[in-house]
Amino acid sequence: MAVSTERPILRTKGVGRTFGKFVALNNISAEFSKGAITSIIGPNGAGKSTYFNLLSGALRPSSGSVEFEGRDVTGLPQHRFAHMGIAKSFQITNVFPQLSTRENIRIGLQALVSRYDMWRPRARHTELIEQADELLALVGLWEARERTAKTLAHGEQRALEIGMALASRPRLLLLDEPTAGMSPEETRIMMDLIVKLARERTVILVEHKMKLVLGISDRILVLHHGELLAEGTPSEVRQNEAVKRVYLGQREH
Ligand SMILES: Nc1ncnc2c1ncn2[C@@H]1O[C@H](COP(=O)(O)OP(=O)(O)OP(=O)(O)O)[C@@H](O)[C@H]1O
Repeated sequence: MAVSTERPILRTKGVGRTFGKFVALNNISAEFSKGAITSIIGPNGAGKSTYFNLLSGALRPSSGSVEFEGRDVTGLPQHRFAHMGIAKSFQITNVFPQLSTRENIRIGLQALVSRYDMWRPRARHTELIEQADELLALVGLWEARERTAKTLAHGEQRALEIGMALASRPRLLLLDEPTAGMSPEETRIMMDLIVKLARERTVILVEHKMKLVLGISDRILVLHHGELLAEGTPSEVRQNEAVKRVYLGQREH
């Protein structure tokens, strides 16, 4: 999907979050373009997860507001975010380990049907099966469809979680450290998947390894000590002196 110049799909205006007296996130204003891959990066403790949780509705901001498609969604309950077209993949997995990959995806779809479309006829069952198989292929798990989820490699499990998150056909997909704990090969496959998914939906991801996201992101936000340190295209961020200082000497990045 080409990056659009229309109004941003998501916007935060001066959002902040405190935990007791501790300021985890301070006054972050940012816009996320529709159709783009935007990465939120920063060293440990920078506030990435806190910001991510504000964007996904898992956490309420202490100040400021969040807008999705021009609508103020600040403080709405989590399930409303999902219903509006925002999905996130969880680091804490919601995969059923004893069931097959395919059954897991079907359950993800079924759960939505019973929640939102109970009035629809049972004939829709066939349609569901087709949708599940499309999702399996999309996330690269077609070959692994009959395997029980617990036998999947770590990278495949993460792909399955993303497949389940896609069941609700979100317009915005939020990914929290999608490559955490992955081998270099699994990481490459996940990065390719993210690029593929972004052709048809907006993707925002949190990552602490800067190098990983430079190649695939349209825009990058850099957080540090709860502040927005820098934002821009990958090359702007790479050349940013403040960013260089923060990442200097961190070998892995
Ligand atoms: N529920 C909480 N209660 C108290 N402090 C918190 C809570 N959640 C986060 N913090 C603090 O807020 C700061 C930012 O945390 P956050 O998890 O958002 O950072 P991060 O950039 O995601 O870090 P990492 O890369 O290590 O996951 C940290 O100092 C953290 O200890």
